[in-house]
Amino acid sequence: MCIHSALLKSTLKGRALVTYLFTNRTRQIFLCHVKTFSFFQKVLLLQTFQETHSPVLTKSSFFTVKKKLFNKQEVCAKRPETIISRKMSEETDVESKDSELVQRFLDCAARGDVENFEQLLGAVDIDVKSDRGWTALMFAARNGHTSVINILVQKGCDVNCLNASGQTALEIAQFWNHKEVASILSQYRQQLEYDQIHNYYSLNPLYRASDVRKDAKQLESAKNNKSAKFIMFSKLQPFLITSEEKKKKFKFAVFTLDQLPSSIRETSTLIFLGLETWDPVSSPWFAVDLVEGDHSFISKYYPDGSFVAPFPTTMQMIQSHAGLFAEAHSILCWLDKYRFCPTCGSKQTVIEGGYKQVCNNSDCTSHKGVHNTCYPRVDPSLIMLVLSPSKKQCLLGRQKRFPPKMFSCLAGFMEPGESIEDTCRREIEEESGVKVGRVDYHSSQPWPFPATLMLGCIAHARTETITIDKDELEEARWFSRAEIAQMLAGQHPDGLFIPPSQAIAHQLIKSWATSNSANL
Ligand SMILES: NC(=O)C1=CN([C@@H]2O[C@H](COP(=O)(O)OP(=O)(O)OC[C@H]3O[C@@H](n4cnc5c(N)ncnc54)[C@H](O)[C@@H]3O)[C@@H](O)[C@H]2O)C=CC1
Ligand SMILES: [Mg+2]
Ligand SMILES: [Mg+2]
Ligand SMILES: [Mg+2]
Ligand SMILES: [Zn+2]
Repeated sequence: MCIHSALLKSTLKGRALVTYLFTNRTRQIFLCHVKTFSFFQKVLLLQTFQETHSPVLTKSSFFTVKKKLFNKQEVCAKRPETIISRKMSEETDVESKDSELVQRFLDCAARGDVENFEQLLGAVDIDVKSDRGWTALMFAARNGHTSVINILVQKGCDVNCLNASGQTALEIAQFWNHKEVASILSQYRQQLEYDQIHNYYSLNPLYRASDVRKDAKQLESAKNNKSAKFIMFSKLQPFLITSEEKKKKFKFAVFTLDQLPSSIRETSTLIFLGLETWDPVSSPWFAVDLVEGDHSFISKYYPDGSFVAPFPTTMQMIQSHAGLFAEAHSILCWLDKYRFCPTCGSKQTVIEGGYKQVCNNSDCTSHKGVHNTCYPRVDPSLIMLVLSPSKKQCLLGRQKRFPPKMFSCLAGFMEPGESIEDTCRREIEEESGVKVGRVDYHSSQPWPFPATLMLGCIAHARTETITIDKDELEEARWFSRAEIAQMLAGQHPDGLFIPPSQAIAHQLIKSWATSNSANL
């Protein structure tokens, strides 16, 4: 229900009321402890919400709205004291009405009373819980009411909620043998998993099958599997062709076993990328690190392809192949940079399809215990969209190496012994002087240049004053939501812009700019 229609609806009813407003996405109740609003007063309230870009008020921001309402009323020569009377007795009144509504809502779900249930849907939080932590979804699942279940999942209820005994609605349906409900809930959970944010470079279609690469025999037979697929690299550059389906995109030229000369298989390092399905006999994929020599077989099959500098060309690949590139390129960069044992400096041997290197010196201490030097590196780093204390602005900065006029999120590498939150707060303060409180995780992105893992967060600033670290940033400033909208649309008056959609920075900025600030 949008704010406008909620207000209008309550106005038409024309009675003393406690107005509840909802956002579509979070279903958070919000509210105003306000009685007897005239239409005029409601319009003022609506304007206030629009100004704050937030249809959801917390208790603390309620007082800000209250203040604004009083001010506006004064201008309009109304009696402010009649507008809001928020006495303790009223609050208790509101609370008891709330719990009565919740009780009716959960009862309707348990009884499968669709008609009354639908009427109450807008009036309470869809995921509201009983004393034992049961949601409407759980009650409906307990009694096998598929119609209530369908309504709830379509309205975006939380299917992963746990009750006080640690059960989900799906487990309850399975326990009571309501097969149809269980089937809807399990499909919906899969759908939700699929709907998670997948940033570019993160969609790798293969099953990594670590058991295959750890077993020398299985690995050897995978290399000789007739359905094996091979993609080519030379000096860390991928061999790409243009995609027939998506003309402006690139993809790997994929070679079959019979197209690959046996000499290449003997002399080159083959990185085992994974299997096409969980089935151990399904097609294995390999990245071939070509050594200097005769590569004429490549142009024989793909005369239009070429070896390309990875950045920025791989930003324009079909998504599934971008995932393959991320895996292969990070491993190849590691093998390229770690040719000698980091512990004793001896030569190393590549095993496990490129996923491990062992020192050739049998006396080396790296043979005892667990040594992370034997395995490929992944360097976690934080990238964060910092929101101003009012949540109306976000902080973006420019590194000197950025293209002119591009602004992006602040970012920084994690240091040993730090948590995600620690890194986030430290990097922001180091680079911009802004102090951060709460940190929320958003999504992640492998950044295979060479092996960074970007952990995307939304950071909530406690201060606004910016003092930039000139070594790291050229400029940093707060941007309003309106300015971000212009940048996203490529219509900023000064030509400022943000990174393209393939960068997680873009997704962080866009998710704030296009969502309700109250959800953040
Ligand atoms: N997608 C995007 O919009 C953006 C992505 N980034 C990426 O975020 C990552 C971290 O951001 P920065 O601001 O560069 O980090 P940063 O703020 O920590 O500063 C970079 C410095 O960190 C040090 N450092 C510590 N550990 C390092 C490691 N494992 N590898 C390389 N340098 C290390 C180096 O001295 C380097 O000069 C980089 O991979 C960068 O490419 C950065 C900004 C925007
Ligand atoms: Mg830094
Ligand atoms: Mg930085
Ligand atoms: Mg740093
Ligand atoms: Zn060694």
